[in-house]
Amino acid sequence: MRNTCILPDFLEEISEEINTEIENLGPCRIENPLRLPEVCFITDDMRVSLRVSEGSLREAFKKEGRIPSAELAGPRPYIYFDPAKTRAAIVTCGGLCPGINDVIRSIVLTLYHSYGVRHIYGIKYGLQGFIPSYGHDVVELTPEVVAQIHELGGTFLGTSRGHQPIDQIVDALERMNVNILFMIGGDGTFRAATKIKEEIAHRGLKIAVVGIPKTIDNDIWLVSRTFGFVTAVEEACKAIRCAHTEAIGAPNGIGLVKVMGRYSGFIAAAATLATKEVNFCLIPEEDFDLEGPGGLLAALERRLAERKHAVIVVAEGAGQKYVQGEKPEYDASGNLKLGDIGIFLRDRIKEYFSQKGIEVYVRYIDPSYIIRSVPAVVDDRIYCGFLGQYAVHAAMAGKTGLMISYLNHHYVHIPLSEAVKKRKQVNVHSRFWLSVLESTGQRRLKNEA
Ligand SMILES: Nc1ncnc2c1ncn2[C@@H]1O[C@H](COP(=O)(O)OP(=O)(O)OP(=O)(O)O)[C@@H](O)[C@H]1O
Ligand SMILES: O=P(O)(O)OC[C@H]1O[C@](O)(CO)[C@@H](O)[C@@H]1O
Ligand SMILES: [Mg+2]
Repeated sequence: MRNTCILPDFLEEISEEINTEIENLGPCRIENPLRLPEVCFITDDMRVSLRVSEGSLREAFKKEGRIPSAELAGPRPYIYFDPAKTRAAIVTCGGLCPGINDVIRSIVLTLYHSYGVRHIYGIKYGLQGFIPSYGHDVVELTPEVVAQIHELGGTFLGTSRGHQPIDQIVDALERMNVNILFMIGGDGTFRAATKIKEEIAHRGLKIAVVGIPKTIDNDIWLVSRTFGFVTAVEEACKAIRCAHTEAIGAPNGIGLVKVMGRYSGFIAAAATLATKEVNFCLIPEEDFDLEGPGGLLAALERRLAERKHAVIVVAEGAGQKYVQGEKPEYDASGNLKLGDIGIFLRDRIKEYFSQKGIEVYVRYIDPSYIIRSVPAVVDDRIYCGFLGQYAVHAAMAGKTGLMISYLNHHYVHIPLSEAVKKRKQVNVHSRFWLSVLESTGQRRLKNEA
């Protein structure tokens, strides 16, 4: 366990071996049209260490004979694509996330104004937009078209879930003469992107595929924090504050809030730290018992006896052992459909206290899509602007199969193939999670503990 504060850098020390080699479509021979002093350009030998602590750096050096590092993102002095002939496309996939429009806008403005690219296509409704049978139009993106989109939540281009034939996607790229594809999405999008990149290589085409990591769950491996996460936490905090108000407004009031977070409880944990009103925070990464002296219900009863009110925050992926159906069901993208832990807890809590003859007032709030459909807050807006700019710099330099990541306090290039190898989750032995436990006062909710 490291004794450092990891907010807002949610990625613990990386101990895995990571291939950080970025593929280039070819040598860069065109002078970058950005009029920058030489020192502002980045070269591929400028790298950021993947290890942060001295011990870990030493250990890596001993094991691998070098310090693992990633390419620094930023404008290269020479570029691969001729801006006058370049055609770029942007697609957004998966669930909504605050800030998607800011990223789209930033990509369009950087392509157009910084590089002079005049053909930018917006692909409608995720991967569906590439498939002719869906009949979705392609949108021409210009600075005028995207001028105000950052004021809106959601995605200006629309999104979708569900696999689409990779060969048809690449056919569409060929038909449109696209040279650069920007894919804004999460782990699923990056799996699709990796396959698209492979099909492009198989056909011998020179098309760059650049990913921008998007998910409110903040669960993308090798990214310290994803855009939209802070906004989602802000919104979750509003629901938690309301739950607290309701809880203190009645004797034995219980405010119960469910927030998104399929496999990673970062939103629940961060909102708990931010609001200071939460007594029990339940996340997918930490198993909990409900019944028995060490379980949630007994702990809740003790809390009510002491303080007459309680607030519980539960991430949607927590406690799935209580709510999973016999036969697993999946969404169109192959993501497991979760059982509803919020409703289950609400009903079981009511039943438990009613059986004991204790009157309680349970107020259940599920802010659901509200936390992800709002426009981005300031911090995310600034972040999204950088992500869009760095994505364009990487693509114009002919780099492919990478995502732009904010990692160890720098923007870097990470191969998509590495990013999809793992999911980032809350480390329950980290200072971050222990701080959540300290701030709620909850003990590990296990009978054997
Ligand atoms: N292994 C895969 N091969 C090809 N396409 C995939 C694969 N996994 C996911 N996709 C496609 O990528 C798109 C986005 O995937 P998904 O719906 O899982 O969202 P995501 O990118 O993970 O974002 P979110 O954070 O919202 O989950 C979907 O159209 C999905 O069908
Ligand atoms: O209902 P939808 O739009 O498929 O997405 C819901 C999921 O998307 C996310 O927002 C991001 O993966 C999860 O937190 C949530 O479970
Ligand atoms: Mg996903």
